[in-house]
Amino acid sequence: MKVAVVGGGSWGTALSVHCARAGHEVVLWAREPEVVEGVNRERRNPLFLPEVTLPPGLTAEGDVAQAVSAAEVVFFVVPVQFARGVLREMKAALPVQAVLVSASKGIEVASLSRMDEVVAQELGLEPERFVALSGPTFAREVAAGLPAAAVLAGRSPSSLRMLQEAFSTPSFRLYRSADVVGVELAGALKNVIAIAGGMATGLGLGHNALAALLTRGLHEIARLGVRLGGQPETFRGLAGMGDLVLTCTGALSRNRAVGERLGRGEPLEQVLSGREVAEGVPTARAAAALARKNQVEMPITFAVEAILDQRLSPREAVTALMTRSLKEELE
Ligand SMILES: NC(=O)c1ccc[n+]([C@@H]2O[C@H](COP(=O)([O-])OP(=O)(O)OC[C@H]3O[C@@H](n4cnc5c(N)ncnc54)[C@H](O)[C@@H]3O)[C@@H](O)[C@H]2O)c1
Ligand SMILES: O=P(O)(O)OC[C@H](O)CO
Repeated sequence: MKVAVVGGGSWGTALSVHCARAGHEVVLWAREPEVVEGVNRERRNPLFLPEVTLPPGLTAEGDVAQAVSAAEVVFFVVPVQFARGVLREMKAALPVQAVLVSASKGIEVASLSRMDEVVAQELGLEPERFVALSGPTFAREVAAGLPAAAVLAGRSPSSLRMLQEAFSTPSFRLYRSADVVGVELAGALKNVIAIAGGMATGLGLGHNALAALLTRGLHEIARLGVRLGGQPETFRGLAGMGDLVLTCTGALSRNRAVGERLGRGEPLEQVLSGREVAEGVPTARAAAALARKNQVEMPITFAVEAILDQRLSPREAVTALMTRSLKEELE
């Protein structure tokens, strides 16, 4: 198939490698001219996953409209806060039959929208042409061809089956789901809990605290997710528990790393000064706003928001969380 991958960061690069290895013809759009040049001339992305040699069947393009103009499938992998602008640039060139697979994990702060909502607002696609891809997938491991599983969520069973068959390989196993809302929210909200998990590690709170945080984090993710229309089972699946475990405990997580550095006492500006994106930072604010709007209790998310807003220190947040009023576990 003709595939466009929009977004030349780590995940866009890894997905391009995966798609090319699966036998598809891939055009990768990258915003940085040095990435386009490096991919086309040296078969590597100099900024993101520079250690990976890119397979044949993959070229890069600096004009997003040109990149998507012949695509049957577009993987959209732009960080959520920048997504709207890129969607506008590619809108006119997107072929009418193309399916858009969003692989970004976050909530837009300005509108409190999920990616399926942002795409609908900007492109006006029929719902069957939108699919979300989520799950425990560190880009570096996927690019290395290590085994991974993820979920495709969409409203058209035929599109889901087509994508599942075209993009599953012996090292990348795709499942189907009809729960777009649940899969999108699970993937976005786990990034916030991963920041908290990293903080617990940075503060040296031990394994018990991390396990408690992860469990209670999943509980509050599901509470908001179900209130907004997600299916409860989705939060126990690959996009929910699977990705939460990976991101809270895996050394490759950028969100976890942000939390760990804050927990160790590094200043926020220094922690956020790198090139890579930690979606949990803006999404903490969006998730907390959505929770307040829908009167959903999300104490860990509220604590992460307060720390990022510098209203609370990580140590004060631990005390605040541990001394809340006592509850039923399943409340
Ligand atoms: N890296 C992973 O392992 C992984 C896995 C699954 C999902 N994701 C998701 O994929 C999405 C992309 O993350 P990534 O890891 O590929 O990014 P990255 O952190 O590796 O790279 C940052 C990306 O942001 C882009 N960017 C920066 N400023 C921009 C702007 N003003 N306008 C448009 N783009 C801009 C850069 O060009 C680059 O592509 C995120 O939503 C992330 O949560 C990442
Ligand atoms: O590195 P992170 O924290 O953005 O996590 C990457 C992926 O979402 C893991 O599935």
